[in-house]
Amino acid sequence: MVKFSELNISETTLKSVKRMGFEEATPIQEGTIRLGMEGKDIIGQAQTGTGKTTAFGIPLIEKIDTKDGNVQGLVIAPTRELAIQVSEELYRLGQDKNVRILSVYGGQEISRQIRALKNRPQIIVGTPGRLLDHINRRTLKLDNVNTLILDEADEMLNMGFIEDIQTIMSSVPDTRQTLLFSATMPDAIRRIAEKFMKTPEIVKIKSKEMTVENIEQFYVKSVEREKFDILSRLLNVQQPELAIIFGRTKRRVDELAHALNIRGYVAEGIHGDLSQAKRMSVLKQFKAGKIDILVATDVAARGLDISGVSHVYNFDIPQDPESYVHRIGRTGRAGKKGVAVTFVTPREMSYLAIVERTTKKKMEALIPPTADEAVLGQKRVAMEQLQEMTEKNNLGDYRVFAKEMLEKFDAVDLIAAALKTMTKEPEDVPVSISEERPLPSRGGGGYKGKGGRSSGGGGYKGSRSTGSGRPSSSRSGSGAGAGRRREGAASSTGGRPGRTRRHES
Ligand SMILES: Nc1ncnc2c1ncn2[C@@H]1O[C@H](COP(=O)(O)OP(=O)(O)OP(=O)(O)O)[C@@H](O)[C@H]1O
Ligand SMILES: [Mg+2]
Repeated sequence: MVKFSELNISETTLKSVKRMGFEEATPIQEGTIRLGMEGKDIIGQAQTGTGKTTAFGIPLIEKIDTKDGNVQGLVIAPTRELAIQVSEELYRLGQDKNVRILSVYGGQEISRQIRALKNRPQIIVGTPGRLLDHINRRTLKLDNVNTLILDEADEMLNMGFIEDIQTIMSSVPDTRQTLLFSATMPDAIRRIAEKFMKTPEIVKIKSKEMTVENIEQFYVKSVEREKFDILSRLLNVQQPELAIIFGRTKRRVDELAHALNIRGYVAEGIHGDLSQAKRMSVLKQFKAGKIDILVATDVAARGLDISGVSHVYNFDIPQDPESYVHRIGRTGRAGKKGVAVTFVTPREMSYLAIVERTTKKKMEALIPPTADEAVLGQKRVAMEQLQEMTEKNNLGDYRVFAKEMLEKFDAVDLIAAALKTMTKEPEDVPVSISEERPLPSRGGGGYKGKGGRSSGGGGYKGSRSTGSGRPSSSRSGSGAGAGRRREGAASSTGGRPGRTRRHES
């Protein structure tokens, strides 16, 4: 790995990079920063969470002429949340150089954006629809743009934004440099992309698998109507720090979030039908750990970088392998460990094979915990909480009450009662979730596997952990690993167990 200081980056930008805490460049950064600064067009493909934003961000920031008040860089991103996230990272990269950055996206008052555009931003990060709107209103002038970046290019082209993107691109001078990035790059998309670019250099970080190796991948075979109970048991046993649960449809997301709340989890849904203000506030609370579980549709979570996401659950197996890669890539970022669990109904098993063929990675079968095991998990958590509280030893006058009670009751009975009060047995609470139709059955594949073909290193290296999920091979032993804490996840919460909080009911 090379250090950023060896990449010919200006002192000013280097200072910002250092402030962000980055020392060594990731492989995609090493591969694209130099080329990007030489002015080359680039198609960049690397696994999720390996720093693609900074990979295009540094060449972009380096190229901005701060004496020029025109828009010089344009970044197009598929969702509002991603546009905001990317603009924040660019802001940090350009902080010492004082680069002015503005994000524009739908759902935000356009008049406010028009006013902000008058402050002469040098980089605009926007979603296709809103960018077009500004171009048509002539409130955004792109005549001086010399760098165009497409983040999550495949998603935008998939979403049917091709025409919009073409229109936006034709508003940018032909002499521009074009950079295009994504974790997955299906061939069809790459061909379209190349049409827009000038003899692009393809920088693909070679790796054996399409997914980073620090994500442990499991699948659970389950009939539709049992999925939710299994999910809640898994949550109790695996104790995620933060979790994202993916559902196939917006209705599904709403129902899941609702059902999780009924069962006592702190969960919120996020999808395209929610107002921008609501989406932002949900994400903000999730980032701050005020919400433990985010339930999302595919699109809503594209590219999102939220530290602390220890588990991803695919409540419905995604229809195509690319979306699987992007979904589970919300965990295991920047070298951290993660766990991904995918539910598959018996009729959808062929999709599992398709995903595995594309990612070149086998998922391990996870035998779902039984209801008893899940409760056992909760009991262990309660025990750990009591223990921790005792060790902290700041119990003050609680000890007076304790002494009083000990005079009347047996010590074992008292502790047992305390544990019972703290343990919740979720399956007592019934929930209803509409049946989702399984994906159409397909005979032995037919999906044209794409990408991720070559072998070698790349991405972050992270050692494999075992024991956070529950592979079938380790059925026996310590109560099925119930309530055990993941080393990685627990450390950043100060070892607080039971991170998956529940409402006090
Ligand atoms: N050189 C680096 N050293 C340490 N951390 C880094 C480095 N570069 C980026 N990161 C961090 O890694 C995380 C993931 O980066 P980023 O969001 O750019 O990933 P990505 O490759 O775009 O992923 P995705 O495919 O999901 O969009 C971020 O939190 C970022 O701050
Ligand atoms: Mg990204």
